[in-house]
Amino acid sequence: MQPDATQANTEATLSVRGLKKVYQTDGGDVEAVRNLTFDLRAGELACLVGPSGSGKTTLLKCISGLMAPTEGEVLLDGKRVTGPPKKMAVVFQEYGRSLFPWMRVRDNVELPLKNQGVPKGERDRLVDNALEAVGLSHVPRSYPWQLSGGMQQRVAIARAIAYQPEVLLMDEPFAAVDAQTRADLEDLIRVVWKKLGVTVLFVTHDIDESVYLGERVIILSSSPTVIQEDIQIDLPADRDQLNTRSLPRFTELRHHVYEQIQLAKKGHRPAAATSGGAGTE
Ligand SMILES: Nc1ncnc2c1ncn2[C@@H]1O[C@H](COP(=O)(O)OP(=O)(O)OP(=O)(O)O)[C@@H](O)[C@H]1O
Repeated sequence: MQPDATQANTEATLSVRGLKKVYQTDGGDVEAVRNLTFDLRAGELACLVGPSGSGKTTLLKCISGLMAPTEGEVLLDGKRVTGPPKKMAVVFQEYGRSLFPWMRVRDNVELPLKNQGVPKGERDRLVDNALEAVGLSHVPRSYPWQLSGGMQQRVAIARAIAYQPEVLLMDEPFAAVDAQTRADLEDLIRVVWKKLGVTVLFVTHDIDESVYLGERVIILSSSPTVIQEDIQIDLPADRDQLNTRSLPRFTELRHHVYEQIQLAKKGHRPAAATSGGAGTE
């Protein structure tokens, strides 16, 4: 059952209630998202997958307060989001555009803390810790354009975690890096997530990535979007690229998610959307 959109879950860190987004264009209204309701508990790592154009980016923009929904609401710790909340950080796919090329790595990571008025000593400590967490302690004085794509994305991740967000939103952050770097960054996210206890919502096109990374996978239908399925990923918490991906359960889960996305692409709507973690069998 889809939970009542009017009932906020008081235990959730992030609540999306009856979210609808209609874009007004010269060609008429585009209903990108029809009705989305789900909650993320504190410290959860959930992946969001869905067909192209199903409204993943639209949803993240509404959650991060960059865009107002047409109907419904987003609650962070029970408070309605009406603009970018302090407790949230976003990492986008296009690291090249999100880092300032004229600023050194360290200054890029430090900037949001400066803007927030964090004192210098505390800023230095947070930046040092974040650079160490992403394995970039050795390049603080480099400029972003002197680094590889994967390293630049690490800088963007360091900037987000230095900010100590309660919720970290990631919009296809690894889509533009090579496969080997991507695998390393996936593992980095799991390490950082466990270490910091941050709540993560990770948007990806990649089904294997969603199953490997997530404790939970939320599958969106095709547009106008509702939740197609919301499943718990019951893989061992300690994951590694070789062993986890070789598990029979990994294969079962990825088949299941793949099938659901194929159904969504064909316009199949869920009979009764689940929320908060249904099994797959
Ligand atoms: N600014 C906009 N104005 C009008 N329509 C828009 C706008 N942004 C997105 N849309 C439409 O809303 C729908 C959802 O788009 P969105 O980019 O959120 O989907 P997505 O799932 O992130 O797509 P992809 O997986 O291809 O990145 C699409 O039909 C898109 O054309």
